[in-house]
Amino acid sequence: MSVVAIVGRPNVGKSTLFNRICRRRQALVDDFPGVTRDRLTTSVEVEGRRFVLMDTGGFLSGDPTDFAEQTRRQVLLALDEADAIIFLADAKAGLHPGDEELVNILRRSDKPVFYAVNKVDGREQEIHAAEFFGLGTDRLYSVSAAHGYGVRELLEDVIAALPEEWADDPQDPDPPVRVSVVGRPNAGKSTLVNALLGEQRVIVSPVPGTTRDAVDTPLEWEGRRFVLIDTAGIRRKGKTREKLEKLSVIKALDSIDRSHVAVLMVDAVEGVTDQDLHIGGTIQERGRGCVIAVNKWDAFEKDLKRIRMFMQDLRDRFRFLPFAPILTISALKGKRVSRVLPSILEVFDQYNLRVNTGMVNRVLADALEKHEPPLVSGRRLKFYYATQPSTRPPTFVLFCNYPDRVHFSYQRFLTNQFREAFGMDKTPIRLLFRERARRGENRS
Ligand SMILES: Nc1nc2c(ncn2[C@@H]2O[C@H](COP(=O)(O)OP(=O)(O)OP(=O)(O)O)[C@@H](O)[C@H]2O)c(=O)[nH]1
Ligand SMILES: Nc1nc2c(ncn2[C@@H]2O[C@H](COP(=O)(O)OP(=O)(O)OP(=O)(O)O)[C@@H](O)[C@H]2O)c(=O)[nH]1
Repeated sequence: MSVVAIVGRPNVGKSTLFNRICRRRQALVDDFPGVTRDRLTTSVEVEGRRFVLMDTGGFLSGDPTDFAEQTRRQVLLALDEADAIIFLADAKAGLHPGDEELVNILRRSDKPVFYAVNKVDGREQEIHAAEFFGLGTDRLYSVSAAHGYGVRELLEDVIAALPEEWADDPQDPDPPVRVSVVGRPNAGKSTLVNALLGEQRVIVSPVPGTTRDAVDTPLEWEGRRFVLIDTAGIRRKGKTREKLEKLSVIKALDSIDRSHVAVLMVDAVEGVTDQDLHIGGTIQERGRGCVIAVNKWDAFEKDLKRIRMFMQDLRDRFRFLPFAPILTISALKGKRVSRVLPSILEVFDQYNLRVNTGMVNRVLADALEKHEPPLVSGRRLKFYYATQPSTRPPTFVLFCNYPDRVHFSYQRFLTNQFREAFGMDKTPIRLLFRERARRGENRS
């Protein structure tokens, strides 16, 4: 997901603009538990485009003579993290030497920057705004964040400058395997990505010129095509040392969304944390394939009893991802890194499976026979037939008389039967229950 940052001197109206953009739009990502507060970031949708909006203001503290330096740091940070930048100045206050300094920094960047003068909501301000032409920027937007004037026009241009969004072609029978590598800070994501790219038989394709592709890395292994999602984001170690924790969480969620298979990296030394479970929960929720890579295995004390306990605990805590293969690796030492791609492929091939309707119904009939559906309010739950309308992940529709009342445990039973019969033990699958179509209606 692209990031748009609003920068500018204190009091120019950054928060007001931020709120105006968020106000009418539904904020999609709220606070995550366990994530420290950093710059105000929120995911918004404007004109059908989803992006992360970042307000760099409101963090100045202490000595006002420090403001200039603090603002400068925020701008550098924004340049690091954002895909597009809105620079805001204040027409009421007029042109300030601080504005010029920031503009000079922004000019040196190759990211799209939109220069806007805020508080243009009176004749006097209009005249004031003219001063800003002295900054020599190509285009200057006049806006009033408080009243909304000019904001739409500004946003339209910002959105047009954002990198292309990715979408999987549902018709492509043989798409490259899209892989995200996610996990807590310091779990070893960039070490693993570097190790994978350095693998002898991995061919890293030359990166085509588009912005989006420069962020992801296409590669080939054993004649199969992969794309590592957001490799640039993983490998880039922020020039500015501060970490935008919330932003990295939003980005991780976005990478999961864009992938078929997520490699969830867990730090063996630290053990499983709530944040790991939170990320794992998202993978499950979004119906993505998953490989759990327990990293830093070299530093884990090799005591059989401890290993057994660790593994049991891991399985137990990730019990909502029963289909995820677990690998113990050392990204640093290269131990078992060569197992990662094959494991991803195994998951992906199952993730992609299609079963014909005859087979689905035979397996359903067997399951019903093995374990009769329970009664619902004294009446028999009846299943009529089933189909698999889609895949990635394999999704089955089961027609029955009480679709809303299929007990969770029976759903789980059917899920397990399907997994076993169709060889789908390593992929998430979805079962949807629908009322039987009436005669004459389209059954699919
Ligand atoms: N007249 C007018 N005032 C505005 C406009 N936008 C913001 N303001 C006012 O400007 C002041 C500062 O606005 P903020 O949004 O807090 O500014 P900021 O840039 O986020 O400030 P920091 O958090 O200190 O960096 C507030 O009093 C706003 O009401 C506008 O379009 N017109
Ligand atoms: N002992 C050991 N250390 C490792 C291993 N993999 C990574 N590390 C170390 O763990 C630290 C973090 O590794 P990174 O690859 O930067 O982790 P990351 O997940 O990309 O970190 P963030 O950028 O903070 O999200 C580094 O000091 C690595 O050298 C491993 O397999 N074993």
